[in-house]
This record gives sequence, C-alpha cells and structure tokens, in this order.
Amino acid sequence: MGKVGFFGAGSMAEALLKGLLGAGVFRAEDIIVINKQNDQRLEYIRKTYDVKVTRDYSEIAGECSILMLLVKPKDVGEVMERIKSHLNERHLIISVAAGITTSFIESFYSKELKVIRAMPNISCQVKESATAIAAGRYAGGRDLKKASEIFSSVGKVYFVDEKWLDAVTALSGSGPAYVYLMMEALTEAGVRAGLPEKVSYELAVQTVFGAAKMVVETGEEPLTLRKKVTSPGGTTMAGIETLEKMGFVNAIVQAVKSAARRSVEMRKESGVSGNS
Ligand SMILES: NC(=O)C1=CN([C@@H]2O[C@H](COP(=O)(O)OP(=O)(O)OC[C@H]3O[C@@H](n4cnc5c(N)ncnc54)[C@H](OP(=O)(O)O)[C@@H]3O)[C@@H](O)[C@H]2O)C=CC1
Ligand SMILES: O=C(O)[C@@H]1CCC=N1
Repeated sequence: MGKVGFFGAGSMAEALLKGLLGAGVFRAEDIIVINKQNDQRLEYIRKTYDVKVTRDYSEIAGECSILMLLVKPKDVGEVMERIKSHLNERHLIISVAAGITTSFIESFYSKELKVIRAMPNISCQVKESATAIAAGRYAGGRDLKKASEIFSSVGKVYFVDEKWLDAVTALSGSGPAYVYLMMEALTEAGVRAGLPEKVSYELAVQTVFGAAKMVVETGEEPLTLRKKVTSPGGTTMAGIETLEKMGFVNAIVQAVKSAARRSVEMRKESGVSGNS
C-alpha cells in the first residue's frame, strides 16, 4: 500500500490511526502525521502511536503515496495550496472533509489528480465505521480499491455517487452524535424516573448497544424487532405513543436535513463552487 500521510491530527485522525494500526493495514513506520500548530497534540500522537510526525509539507508529500485530508473543510484549501507543487500522478488523495468536492481538490493541480472522497464516522476507532466513498474524475478502480481496503479495515464500506455525500454525511457521518444524544436522554430520563445516575447510564448504554447488535446479528428489521418489544397495551406502547406525539421521527428527519444543509453551506464557505 506504500506510505500514508495524515494531514490533521484531530479526532478523525486519531480514530483512524487507532483503527488502521489495530487492523495492521499500515505499520506505524508507514504513517506520517502533520498538523498546523498544536505541538502538544502532535507530540501526543507521536508518542502514543509511534508514528512519524512533521511540519514539513514537502516531506510528507514526497514520502507518501496516499495523502489523507483529515482537516476541517475550511482548511482543505490551505493544505492543497501547500502541497500542490509536490504532487504527482502517483499520489492518491483521500479526503474526509464534509462538503468538500473532489473537483475542488482536483482544481489545485494542473494535471490529472486522483481523488477519493470518503465519509467515515468516529466509530473507525473501534472498527465499526459506516464509510461511504466516491471517486473523483481521475480516480480509477485501483484507487477505489485502495480506499476501500483502508476503510474496510475500520468498518463497512459503501460505494456511492458523490452527489449523495451531503446526505450521507448528515446521516452516518454525524449519526453517532445523534445516538450519543439518545443515550444521554435515556440516562437523564432514568434519573428523573428515580434511578441512580450510574445505574441509569449503564442501562442506557447497554440498551443501545444490545438493540444495535440485535438488528445486526438477527438480520431482522428494526420495525419487526420493535413489534416484538411492544406488547399490546404494555409499557413500550405507552412510551412509543409519547415519542410519536412529541414528533420523535420528525425530529430525526429534520436533524438530518439540517446537517445536510450545513454540509452544503460549509462547501460554499470553503470557497467551493458547484453542488456536489
Ligand atoms: N469528527 C468526526 O466524527 C468526523 C469528521 N469528519 C471530517 O473530518 C475532518 C476532521 O475533523 P476532526 O478530526 O473532527 O477535526 P479536528 O478539529 O479534531 O482536527 C483538525 C486537524 O486539522 C489540523 N489542521 C488544520 N489546518 C491544517 C493545515 N493547514 N495543515 C495541517 N493540519 C491542519 C489541525 O491542526 P491544529 O490542531 O494544529 O490546528 C487538527 O489537527 C473534517 O473535515 C470533518 O468534516 C468526517 C467524518 C466524521
Ligand atoms: O460535524 C461535522 O461537521 C463532522 C462531519 C461528520 C461528523 N463530524
């Protein structure tokens, strides 16, 4: 696979580092990490994962054939400006930046640049990411295969059309946060119903974990499983009726819509023209 350069040393970079090193896709000595100015963070990454770190853009672009953009969408332009003179046709750029198009990244290079846009989620860290990937104009089957190999090592991979990526970002990129909020809400609800906080928290977390595992391991759909839990006239029915009355489903639909809208806005704020 060659060496990989990580542009960014934040949450996503660390989640990917943990996952990729754990899965053995890259050895620590094949990874170089660069960030912008946080020395302490870069030192932490170096010490914890035993990877090489640098502040030299030419070094990282020179040594690595795969360059992963793990910076905020607004910083993608700056990174591309800094590396564009060191790029060549052997480089594969993989960007996880929300809203940033492959054509924007391609536009920094005068020749054909291989770009893959990916939308993983934080669960890379435990090798359970749902990652969607789309190829840019010049990326071919081999590049998609490489990206797929990388993200398969940290979860499941789905090939999508690039125009879907705002919706994907809103659903599965941001999705873990919605589920964490659900856990927070269940914990709070348990406390209000009289449980000690620790008990409530542990019950909430195990309930969400068990519910997800049921769907995955039984292959049964959530609706079917929901029916199995909901006895006529029972407690679950009372709870679900309240969720319906309070607009639970609509709240989730609106949340995903807002997140997808924000993906489009961030694209515009980052100076990207075009829709997808
Ligand atoms: N967090 C998540 O769950 C997910 C995030 N993403 C995407 O991943 C990307 C990164 O997000 P996240 O990890 O949360 O962000 P963080 O803010 O945690 O990390 C951003 C990193 O980028 C570095 N950086 C900024 N500018 C430059 C530069 N010019 N050169 C090199 N490094 C630079 C920062 O360095 P410094 O600290 O020194 O400024 C920092 O290490 C975003 O585009 C986001 O859309 C996608 C899916 C899920
Ligand atoms: O919140 C964000 O913008 C990023 C993209 C998906 C998850 N985190």
